[in-house]
Amino acid sequence: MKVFKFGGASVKDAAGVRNLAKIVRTQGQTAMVVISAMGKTTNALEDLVRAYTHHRTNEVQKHFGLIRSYHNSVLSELSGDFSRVHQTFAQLEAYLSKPSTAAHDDIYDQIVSLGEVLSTQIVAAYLAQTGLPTEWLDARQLIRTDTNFREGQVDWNETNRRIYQVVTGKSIKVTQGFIGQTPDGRTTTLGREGSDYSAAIFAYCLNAESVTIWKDVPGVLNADPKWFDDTVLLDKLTYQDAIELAYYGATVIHPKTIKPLQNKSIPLYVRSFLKPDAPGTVIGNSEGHLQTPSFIFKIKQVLISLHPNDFSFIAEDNLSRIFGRFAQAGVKINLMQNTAISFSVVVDNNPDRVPALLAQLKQDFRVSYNDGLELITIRYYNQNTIDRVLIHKKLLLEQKSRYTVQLVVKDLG
Ligand SMILES: Nc1ncnc2c1ncn2[C@@H]1O[C@H](COP(=O)(O)OP(=O)(O)O)[C@@H](O)[C@H]1O
Ligand SMILES: N[C@@H](CC(=O)OP(=O)(O)O)C(=O)O
Repeated sequence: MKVFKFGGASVKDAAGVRNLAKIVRTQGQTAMVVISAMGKTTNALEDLVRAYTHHRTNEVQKHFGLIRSYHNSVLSELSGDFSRVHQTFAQLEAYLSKPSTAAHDDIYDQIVSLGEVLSTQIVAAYLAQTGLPTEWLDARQLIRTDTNFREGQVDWNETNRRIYQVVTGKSIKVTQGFIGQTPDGRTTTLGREGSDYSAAIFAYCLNAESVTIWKDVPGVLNADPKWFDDTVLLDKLTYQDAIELAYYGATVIHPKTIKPLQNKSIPLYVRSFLKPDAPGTVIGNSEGHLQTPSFIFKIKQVLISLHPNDFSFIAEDNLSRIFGRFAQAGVKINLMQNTAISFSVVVDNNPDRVPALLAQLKQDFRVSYNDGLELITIRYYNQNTIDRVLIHKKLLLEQKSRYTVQLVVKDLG
């Protein structure tokens, strides 16, 4: 069986849904099709969660109305039996009409997960209407996670058992990316942009022949075309290179996607849903490493430097306290560096998490920070590539390993 994954951009409107159906009909008649929420629905659902948890009734109605009318406008251009979609909206409306005593992240997952439920209900109904034998599967019944809401950790044994039992037969299976369920039946999400990872989970458990993620780019490029003009398509990548690029922030693939596939030597294709006949990129067990330098840009970075108040060194006890604080605050470290008496980290400047973290750190350390920075990573760098990215930038911190250089810079405008 092949696994196909379609992201939000590919199903943002009725034309996208028709295009998906065409790709499945021509290339994936026995595929498991994993789909994300349509367009920017996950962001819209996050707005809805904010309004609901702040008890702003008018805003709840406004956001709910916008999400429903967006989906209805897609439906109005397609034919099919969309009764399930209407039921999902009715369930969401009922949930929103009552206050909840659950924790914030639990509420978040119950609401935000519905973006994927809706998109798959629409696509499955449409595919069935076009005459393709289609089965809608509920990923919440298949992917078992712990209770770490918003970043559910997969229970591989139980997930494997369920997928193996349920996913059988020759019909096209349509299911959701990004979502799972706790042992006591609460919905969880797997972390933003987690649908690529879902596709890898299904592929691993099904011993799939391949995974194809259909994107709005020709494949994996040596830089994000949103930032770079002269990008080059990387037609072949090793699992190791793909893991490294995704880990450092090449958002074209979710970093958790590669490892399960590598474990079973399942090839991962990254192809364009706009040009479905083009070969794109294949990630697998190929020989040798990349020859082309690759560039990864992260903006809105903050450099935090910590100095112990008690003149102690940055050693095991201080480090374990620091890492504990970061883990507790849910802030991921993009780069770290230490000297004897200071520890510096670079993180995404997330306004929901970083201020609370800084307040915590200030209890034990003198804290200084510098925001509005960029983190540039070059894999397979040379001096020319470094010089090229440093034009009009002030370099604040540099870290080199054999293949990778990371540069923390301030744009000089
Ligand atoms: N190295 C890269 N190669 C190709 N695309 C990249 C790369 N780095 C970042 N991107 C970005 O990834 C985007 C596709 O990923 P994403 O928007 O998350 O897709 P989806 O919503 O389908 O999961 C592209 O539009 C591109 O801007
Ligand atoms: N819809 C979720 C999961 C996801 O992976 O979406 P996409 O495939 O469109 O990046 C999100 O936006 O985070």
